[in-house]
Amino acid sequence: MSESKAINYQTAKFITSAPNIRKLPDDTGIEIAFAGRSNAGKSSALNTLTRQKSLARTSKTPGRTQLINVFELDTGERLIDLPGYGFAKVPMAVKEQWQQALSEYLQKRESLKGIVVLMDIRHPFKETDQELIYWAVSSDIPVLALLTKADKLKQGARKNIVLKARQAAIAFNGDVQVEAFSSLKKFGVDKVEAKLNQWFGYDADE
Ligand SMILES: Nc1nc2c(ncn2[C@@H]2O[C@H](COP(=O)(O)OP(=O)(O)OP(=O)(O)O)[C@@H](O)[C@H]2O)c(=O)[nH]1
Ligand SMILES: [Mg+2]
Repeated sequence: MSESKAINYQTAKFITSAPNIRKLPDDTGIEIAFAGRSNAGKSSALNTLTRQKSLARTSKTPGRTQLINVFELDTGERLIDLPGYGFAKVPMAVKEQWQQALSEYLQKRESLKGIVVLMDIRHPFKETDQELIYWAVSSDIPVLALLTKADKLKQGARKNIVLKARQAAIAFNGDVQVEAFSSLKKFGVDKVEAKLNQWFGYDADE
């Protein structure tokens, strides 16, 4: 039987912006990272999940911020906003630095218990998305793949893409769940909460 413990995402507070993993808070407890291409809708998803309008700021210059943003819930769990990738204007040296930081983060961060990979529903599983998911799977980190901006498609097309994406996800040969998501229309939020609750170790209601 589940205890009546509850997690309240509305209590998320900004803690710090870290330039590298050495500047992150102590590697204790549990954290979940949000990752995805620049403009995929990471900040919007975090704001939707936490019911806060501007907890995570929408970047005016996509791809420029290479900081790891850390948010903390009142119960101590952390939500991590990883830098967006795939922005064409980022110099190769910065890309390599980011990939280095990301793989280091995925491999070394003991408290990382799950990663939410956000991809625009109209073009999911781009190369870097796939690399990220492979890294996660090979590090035994479960993945929630969110197909964002799902409001951009009609229901039929959306269902088709979700089915196809679920088929494609089998190839990763790991714990990869695919869901449609929209910050605008607020759908998929229940799926995100359920998954995060599970990763954070809170029992779902029976
Ligand atoms: N239609 C629609 N637009 C969305 C949705 N989510 C985000 N957007 C829009 O997509 C753009 C990018 O959203 P952000 O949340 O800033 O994306 P991001 O992934 O944080 O981008 P970076 O910080 O640059 O990596 C903004 O103009 C949002 O308004 C959604 O669910 N539906
Ligand atoms: Mg953002």
